[in-house]
Amino acid sequence: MRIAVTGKSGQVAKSLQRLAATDPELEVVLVGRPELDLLDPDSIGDSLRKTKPDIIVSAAAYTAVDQAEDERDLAYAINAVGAEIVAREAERIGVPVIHLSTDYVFDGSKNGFYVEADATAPQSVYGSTKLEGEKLVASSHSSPVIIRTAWVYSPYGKNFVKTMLELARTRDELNVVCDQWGCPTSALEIARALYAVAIKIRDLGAERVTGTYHFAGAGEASWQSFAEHVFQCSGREGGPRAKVNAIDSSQFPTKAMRPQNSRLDCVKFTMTFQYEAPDWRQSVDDVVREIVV
Ligand SMILES: NC(=O)C1=CN([C@@H]2O[C@H](COP(=O)(O)OP(=O)(O)OC[C@H]3O[C@@H](n4cnc5c(N)ncnc54)[C@H](OP(=O)(O)O)[C@@H]3O)[C@@H](O)[C@H]2O)C=CC1
Ligand SMILES: Cc1cn([C@H]2C[C@H](O)[C@@H](COP(=O)(O)OP(=O)(O)O[C@H]3O[C@@H](C)C(=O)[C@@H](O)[C@H]3O)O2)c(=O)[nH]c1=O
Ligand SMILES: [Mg+2]
Repeated sequence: MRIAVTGKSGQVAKSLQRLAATDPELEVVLVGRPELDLLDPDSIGDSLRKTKPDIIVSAAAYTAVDQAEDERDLAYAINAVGAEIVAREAERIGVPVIHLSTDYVFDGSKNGFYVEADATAPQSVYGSTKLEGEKLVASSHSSPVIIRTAWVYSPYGKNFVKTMLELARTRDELNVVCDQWGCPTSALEIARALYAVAIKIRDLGAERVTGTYHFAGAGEASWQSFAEHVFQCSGREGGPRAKVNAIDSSQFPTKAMRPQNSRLDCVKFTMTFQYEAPDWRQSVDDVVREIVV
């Protein structure tokens, strides 16, 4: 099976490429800039058609959450319009599309894990452009699969785990917010999950599984408990560690508002695709070990 993935250096793109290297049945082609630029509609159709994929994973996005507050138009052009064109081109060439979205589509006011049918109300520009992307993808493809994930980290790209380890190289103590709750998710797990979806689509047809799903690491964490676990593991492996001080988000002002609770209920995904992520701590251990050794 050949999967075309949008974006080249992205965490999910890199993780899918790595998965393909371990599986002779799976070929992953990363399609990104300059051949595919989400800001250049012509480049999208041309490059995807040339790749002749069995399935397209739409993973490229504008992901700088705070910066997006100052670059609304750019974020919208990439996350909404760019995503729409990828889905429309997939439809035109008759190929299924799996589109990635985010927990930041929710406002965080629910007392519990969010299910797919819960009302969305993004609090940030990033979240609202991703939500627009979901809607445009759903209206430009006949049977898209939209997967919301959360708090993604990996050995690749920029992410919270790498930021924490980097800061701990020069600081003994870090202040990290303890009043925002979510589900840390390894991009390596997302890659496995996407492959499970692709196989199900191949076997049953996309029409049978089209819809929106949540997929994330099992359990729940605050950014503070996430950071603490990162340092526990890093310390064990001889990597950098820091003392983590719990603070409220009011003590850590950021441009963008983040949900207080964006824990995702992943039961629908597990039931449909027979795949489930392990407890988030287990996946963090694997990634931290890889980063620090
Ligand atoms: N990171 C996270 O915590 C979360 C991410 N998601 C979603 O999951 C998906 C994958 O995220 P992740 O792998 O972390 O993303 P990254 O931030 O690691 O990578 C973003 C990718 O998007 C590409 N990209 C950005 N702008 C353009 C453009 N104009 N044209 C073409 N490609 C572009 C980048 O390209 P280039 O390689 O050229 O730099 C890069 O490959 C995204 O849809 C994101 O919204 C959902 C929840 C959490
Ligand atoms: C660096 C740092 C951050 N924080 C806080 C700020 C914020 O509330 C939280 C996380 O900050 P970050 O900027 O690393 O993470 P953020 O960019 O908000 O991560 C999000 O990215 C997008 C793409 C998504 O889709 C989301 O699921 C989510 O993963 O940690 C601290 O409290 N102390 C610190 O030293
Ligand atoms: Mg960030």
